[in-house]
Amino acid sequence: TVPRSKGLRDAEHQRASRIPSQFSQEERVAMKESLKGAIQIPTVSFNPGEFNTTALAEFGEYMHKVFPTVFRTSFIQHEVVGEYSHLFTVQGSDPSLQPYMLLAHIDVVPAPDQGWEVPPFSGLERDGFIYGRGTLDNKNSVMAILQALELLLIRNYIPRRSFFIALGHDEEIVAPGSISAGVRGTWGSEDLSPPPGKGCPARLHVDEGSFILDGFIPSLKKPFAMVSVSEKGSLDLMMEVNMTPGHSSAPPKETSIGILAAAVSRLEQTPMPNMFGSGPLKMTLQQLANEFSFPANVIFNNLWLFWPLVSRLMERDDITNALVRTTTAVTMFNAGIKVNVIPPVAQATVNFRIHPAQTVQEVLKLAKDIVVDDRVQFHVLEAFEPLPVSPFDDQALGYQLIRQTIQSVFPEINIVAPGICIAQTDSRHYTNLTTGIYRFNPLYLQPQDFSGIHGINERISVQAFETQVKFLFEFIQNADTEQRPVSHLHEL
Ligand SMILES: CCCCCCCC/C=C\CCCCCCCC(=O)N[C@@H](CCSC)C(=O)O
Ligand SMILES: [Zn+2]
Ligand SMILES: [Zn+2]
Repeated sequence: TVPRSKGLRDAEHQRASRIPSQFSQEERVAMKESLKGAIQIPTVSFNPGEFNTTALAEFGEYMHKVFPTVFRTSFIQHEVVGEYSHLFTVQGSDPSLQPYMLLAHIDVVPAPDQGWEVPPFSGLERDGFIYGRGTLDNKNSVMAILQALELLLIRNYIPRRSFFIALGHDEEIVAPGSISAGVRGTWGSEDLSPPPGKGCPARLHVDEGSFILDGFIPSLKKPFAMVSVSEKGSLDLMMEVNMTPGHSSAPPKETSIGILAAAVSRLEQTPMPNMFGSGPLKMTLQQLANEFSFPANVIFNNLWLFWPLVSRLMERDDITNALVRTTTAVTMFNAGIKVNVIPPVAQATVNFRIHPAQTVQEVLKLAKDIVVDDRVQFHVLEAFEPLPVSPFDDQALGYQLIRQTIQSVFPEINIVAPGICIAQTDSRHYTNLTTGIYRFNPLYLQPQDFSGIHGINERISVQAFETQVKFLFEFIQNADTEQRPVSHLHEL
């Protein structure tokens, strides 16, 4: 017989207090309409200090309207942080259990209309999909977290383990992270020892930053869940060339624009070194090895021999290339004042996403060695080192809770693997709060969907959003365990 593992709870306890994640048709319609309403509020953040404050304020009111039970429950404290971020403290019945945090962000990147099949802030539903900026990044999570909590509370749920919901309004800009600053402010200074009643520093975080990945690796036919246990670093580098302005009828051999354009071109044409094998990717692929068809399964089971081939193959695709190296993206170029004036200044901004095997300083030096032109000045606008790898062994509560919830909500997914987030998340502001930082959005993502994130036609299927609510509904209850989860049930 299958030994009855204590698992997260013994069966009796689970049956007595477990609330099934089944929603009425009315609740299902209401949750998708709530998401549409959230998308219609253009909470765009442009640059540091440049937000749509009217929309951010409107969103705060909107949350009160669509989640009334959350806001009137006595054991839930709501605080506005930094004017437009929101921190919910959900007080559990067992203060001995360390709390956890669920992170999401309200702000979205701008979305010019061109290229969109529907207006980017319409929230229109078409062919089973809800379209709009923020449907994947990251209003889906904001609404799914609060929706799951609302549905639990309506069903008289009382958590045992306290938890925090931190909804930031400035994730998409280079900022100190108002919500994390607010959390520090609420809980005390750098040591983050919270005042009485706030519970201990959080035990784990769950944020955006990975998905159930489907179709990202050729010859891997099955989708798999990748839980990002780290994230790449970033370096925003502004390069500048200054020259004496003058009449364009007698130009110098090179203008500031020409000098900078050549420097930028050298950077683009000289990729950073391929670091395959010196980050979490190799571990991800080893866990996936037996899911590949022949001969890929032989290759991935023998990376000691085939790693040069694999590292080259990974470079071919922009997304998998981002896993093996520090990426270089020239994202801004500003220069020139008038067609008949030699341009006094040219500026270009390069966004590097730093591989975990490199540091900010190493990338900066490599960039200077590639540009090799003293006329180009380097200005570091912002930099973050790659984040440490969070634990994902059998004893890592956060990772195992996510894994367990994936297995119950997505029974068709038989691989849950640790990985790295190629982008940045707000979780980088919380590294001194916990080592258990995990990034996972319980959604299927295909390469064409990824192009919608910060791109055009960002969309989420109605079904996927409903399943995301279900995941959080289950996760919050699973987190109530007082025991470490058993990550592997004994097979017959
Ligand atoms: C081995 C398997 C293949 C792995 C494929 C990975 C596919 C991509 C998966 C996840 C990417 C995460 C994207 C969502 C999160 C984006 C968050 C974001 O936009 N952050 C901003 C923060 C700006 S801070 C100034 C960012 O620009 O990174
Ligand atoms: Zn984003
Ligand atoms: Zn995001």
